[in-house]
Amino acid sequence: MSALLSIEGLGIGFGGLRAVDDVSFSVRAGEILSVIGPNGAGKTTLFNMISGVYRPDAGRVTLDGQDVTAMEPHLLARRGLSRTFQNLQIFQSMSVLDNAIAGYHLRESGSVLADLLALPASRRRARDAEAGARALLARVGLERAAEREAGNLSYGALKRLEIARALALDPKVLLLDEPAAGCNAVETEEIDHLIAEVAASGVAILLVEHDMKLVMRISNHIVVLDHGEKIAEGDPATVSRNPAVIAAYLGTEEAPHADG
Ligand SMILES: Nc1ncnc2c1ncn2[C@@H]1O[C@H](COP(=O)(O)OP(=O)(O)OP(=O)(O)O)[C@@H](O)[C@H]1O
Repeated sequence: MSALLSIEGLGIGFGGLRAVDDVSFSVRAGEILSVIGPNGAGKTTLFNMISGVYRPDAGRVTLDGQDVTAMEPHLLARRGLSRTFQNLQIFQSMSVLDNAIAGYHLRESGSVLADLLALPASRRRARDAEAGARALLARVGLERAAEREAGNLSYGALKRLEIARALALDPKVLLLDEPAAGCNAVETEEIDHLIAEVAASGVAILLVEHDMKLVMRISNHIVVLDHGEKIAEGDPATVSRNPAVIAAYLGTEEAPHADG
């Protein structure tokens, strides 16, 4: 199957520093590709370029065959690229359901006036969004928490809510920035199952994650960055044996081990 997301020669500099330099890889439908690397390697910067937050000064991003380099995040979202953030973007004082519904509004271009006047089309949209949001909450295991205030959820549940909201855009490609950060072992396993289920539904997943056990367990392919450059890529077993990868992680506590 052809790639849903390709990046070719992507790079960006901040002052004199090449935060990301000449990085290329591609992700196919149903594949889970993880980007790993020590602190400061350029993972978040890479995500920010792919999702349109930063404008790369070199290279190209192709989504489903179309050049989307430096396209604005909301336009990218409408074309099928959705993301979550390292820091939760949940509205804590809103209900879980309303947070999920908010995901639907990102993909719509309906008229604010029509919504204010509660015209039939906007009433129908609101009903569809609620039905879709409830289905998504069921998918991430939060259907029974729909009416609760989001701020009262456990951390792991909030992370799943954030994934639900990203899924409201019905993405072809989903970027997950540290989806298990701050989660305990049980919560991480729930996230693990959810990511695998989303991939199995045909979404291409790009993951940045420090939890090496999670990365080694669920990734089909791993790209390793160090000082902004791609130093290795391959399946988890191959990458974890690569001397350049071992050297990059030397002195850190999170070196990748294929056996978890
Ligand atoms: N907006 C910015 N302005 C200047 N320098 C930046 C900016 N964003 C990132 N950098 C620098 O680019 C390099 C890569 O940072 P980045 O946050 O992408 O790494 P990372 O791999 O995501 O790290 P971590 O694992 O700690 O999250 C770092 O040296 C960082 O200080």
